[in-house]
Amino acid sequence: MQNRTIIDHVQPQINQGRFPIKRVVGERVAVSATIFGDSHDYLRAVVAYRRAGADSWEENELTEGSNDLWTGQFTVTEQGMYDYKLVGWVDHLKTWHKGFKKKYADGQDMAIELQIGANYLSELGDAHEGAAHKEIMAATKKLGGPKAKAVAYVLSDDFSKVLERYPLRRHETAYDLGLKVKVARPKERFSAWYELFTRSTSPELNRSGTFKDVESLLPRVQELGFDVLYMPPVHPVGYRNRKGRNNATEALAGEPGSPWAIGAKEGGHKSILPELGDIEDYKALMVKCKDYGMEVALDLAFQCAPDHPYIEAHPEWFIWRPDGSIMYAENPPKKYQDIVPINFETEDWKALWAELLSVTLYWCEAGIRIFRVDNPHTKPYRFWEYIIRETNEKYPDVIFLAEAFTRPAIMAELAKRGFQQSYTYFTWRNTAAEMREYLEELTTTELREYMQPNFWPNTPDILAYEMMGANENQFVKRLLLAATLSSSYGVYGPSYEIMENRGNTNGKEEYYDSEKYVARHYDWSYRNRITNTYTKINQLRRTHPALQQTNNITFTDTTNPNLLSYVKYSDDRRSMIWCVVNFDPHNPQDGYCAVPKVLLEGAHQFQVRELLTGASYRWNGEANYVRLDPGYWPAHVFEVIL
Ligand SMILES: O=P(O)(O)O[C@H]1O[C@H](CO)[C@@H](O[C@H]2O[C@H](CO)[C@@H](O)[C@H](O)[C@H]2O)[C@H](O)[C@H]1O
Repeated sequence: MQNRTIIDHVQPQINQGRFPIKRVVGERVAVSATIFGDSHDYLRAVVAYRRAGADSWEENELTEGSNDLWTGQFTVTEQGMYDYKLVGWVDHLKTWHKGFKKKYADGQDMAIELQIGANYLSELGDAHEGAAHKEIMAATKKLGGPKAKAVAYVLSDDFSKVLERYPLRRHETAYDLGLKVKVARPKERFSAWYELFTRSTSPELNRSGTFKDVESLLPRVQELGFDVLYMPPVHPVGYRNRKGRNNATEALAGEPGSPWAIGAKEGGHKSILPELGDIEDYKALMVKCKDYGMEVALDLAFQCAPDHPYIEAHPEWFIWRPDGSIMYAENPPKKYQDIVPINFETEDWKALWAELLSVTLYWCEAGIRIFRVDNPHTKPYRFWEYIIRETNEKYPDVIFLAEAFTRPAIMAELAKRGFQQSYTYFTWRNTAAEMREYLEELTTTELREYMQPNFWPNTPDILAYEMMGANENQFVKRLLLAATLSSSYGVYGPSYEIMENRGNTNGKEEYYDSEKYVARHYDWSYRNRITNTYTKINQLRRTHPALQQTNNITFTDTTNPNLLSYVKYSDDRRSMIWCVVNFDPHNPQDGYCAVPKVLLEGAHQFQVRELLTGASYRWNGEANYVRLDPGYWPAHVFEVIL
């Protein structure tokens, strides 16, 4: 083998290319590698990329930095799969050119050097056709002309440009592991979710809310600025072992049960709970949502109430105990007596997988393009890989959000296997230092390539200790943090905006009298500081590309540990948003925030415009003073104007 270039430590790649990295249309893939040769010869390298299956590759040259670190990038412009690889070689022509200049400076006779160069050039010319061939051959000819003229030409910028444009590529080394980028629609990266229970949307007391009632709330949700409407499962709820108020293991007559207890005589995962409406109403809601710039997310909970039709039709898909009873589900220490888990180790797994795939396809056919997946970490990874791959094959726009609050490795694996969005530990990062550390983990490690976070200050399952008894400032603060730190975020809205902060009496991080077991009656005309903040921050997110992505974020030091300072920026850096958040919800805090000099290109002065209040300030290039009164705004959201 005559190739003499080593390409190592190629980034990004996930498990040697076993899994694709993720991007959305229009984003950049920055690549890096350690590239070196076995001599002083001149190396060149490119990143080559193409739409998967395309015949030809496009290439962008890599740039050499210090210690043999080479970097480059390419932009993905279409949805679907891309391939990429790195290619490097010794460029003898450039090596010769470098030597030529040194020898000339040394006063050596250049006649033989001109001949060597002409030989390389004619080899190069043979490798090209058309205009390129003509241009190279013209250059070759000039090297054979009068010596003084030829030397001057070789030393000219024009000649250097020819060498840059047409590298002499011999004995290439390709780092080609079948690396892939899965490119999705922008929504995958940038979304604002609003969660509500359908049955709680009725304007009348003592009547279950319906899809039609939800429709009448769409102008409100639109005004609040959200673009994904997520409703917990909409399927028939089991009667057997139905849960009652406050997670009681027996429901009282008339209690609606937990919507996650799917399946009853009215049907299973492909049916609609009749109290909410029918499939046509659901489809109509999806269409109406579109008119309001929103999409409906369906809750995909692969588990069954004990009276789900699957149990009678496919007893082999479930786990039976020695006494003949069916095993109920758990996510220790939580007990879900009203549901039974599916046995993914069943002999009949192929039929089971096919049936469950038919569930996602059924809803896609009905119009769903976003699934929030309940408890994915209690099902096999391979199963999810199959479901997501097969669904995306037919419906490339479909997004799956993994609701897995579990150990980091498991959450990461689910994202690798294909989940496009993931719930995170945001809810439990309480101090400025903890938040910075967590964001740096998400955005500067390999996770940035495949795990797309979705930050939730609350969910119907989670009232974090931090939020128990929390004041209004704390609600505004967590909302602003979620909406500015992560490009995708969500709220269990109706509860958040009434600032529900009463914890369960069992000492767990749960709501007292949770809406999971009862229907509620909300005053949907309600507006307050929280709803105003939704509207404001969602509008800023829509107008500032810096907030439409998560990974481009730089934290800057502050002189006060209660203050968190971070700058977010778009790939082209034309949009730059600098946030400072006061983590103390009770007292004003002040301090200095350091300037991220590299990002601001060493500017000595620049302007920041406060987007929540409209105030403008002239800032210096070192560190700037801020004071945040949480009762006014617990955060600054500055637009940086350079
Ligand atoms: O286990 P997780 O914390 O990930 O929670 C998710 O899955 C739960 C099971 O589906 C779900 O729990 C709710 O539904 C259960 C089944 O009806 C019921 O027994 C639980 O009491 C109820 O909380 C949870 O909401 C979901 O987020």
